Amino acid sequence: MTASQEAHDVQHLKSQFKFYPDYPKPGINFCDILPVLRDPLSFEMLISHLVNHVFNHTIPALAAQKKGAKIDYVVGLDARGFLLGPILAMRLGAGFVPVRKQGKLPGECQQAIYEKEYGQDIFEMQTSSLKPGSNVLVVDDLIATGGSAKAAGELVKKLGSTTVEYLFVVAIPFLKGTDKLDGPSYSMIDID
Ligand SMILES: O=P(O)(O)OC[C@H]1O[C@H](OP(=O)(O)OP(=O)(O)O)[C@H](O)[C@@H]1O
Ligand SMILES: Nc1ncnc2[nH]cnc12
Repeated sequence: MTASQEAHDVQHLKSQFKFYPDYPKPGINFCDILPVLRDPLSFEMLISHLVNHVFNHTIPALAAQKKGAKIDYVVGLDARGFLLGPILAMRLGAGFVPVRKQGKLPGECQQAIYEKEYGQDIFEMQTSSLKPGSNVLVVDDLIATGGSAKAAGELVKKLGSTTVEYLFVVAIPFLKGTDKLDGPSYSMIDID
């Protein structure tokens, strides 16, 4: 795909986002990506863009460090990361594993407490959900302050695996969320 086709796709997807000022709290300009999923061609465009990024950039960078290395799991964040993670995992030939908010997963879990743009929360992963030593992509719809993604990365580490890259559809750069992360990140679209 050429750079101008990519720019066209990004513009097309961005035009479908809807913004809700002062939701869920005053001062937050909530970015809703759900309209993209209502249109199958747009959703395909979104998923293909992320898959191409992983095949053209993430996996070659990983393979340069260790020959034959691959993505073992896509870890998706509760709740909108669940809309992207499984389909991305299937296209990459990887497993999907959810990070859930506290009290939703059965069996032994690991926990991470975190602050996000509009409050505090607790994330959990099932202790046995990742084979130790795995390569993981953490995926979410959006990174704001980075609290959620950082907590997910901490959980991956607690389970003995490595976050190879953090992937987002949208980033809000002025909140400097990626500064909190312990690894590289990629976002398709920046908003203010
Ligand atoms: O970078 P941060 O400041 O941590 O914010 C980003 C997180 O906030 C939103 O989720 P939210 O916590 O609203 O949960 P939801 O997907 O269940 O609505 C979004 O989907 C990210 O997960
Ligand atoms: N501005 C925002 N829009 C959508 N989800 C968010 N999560 C944190 N900040 C957000």
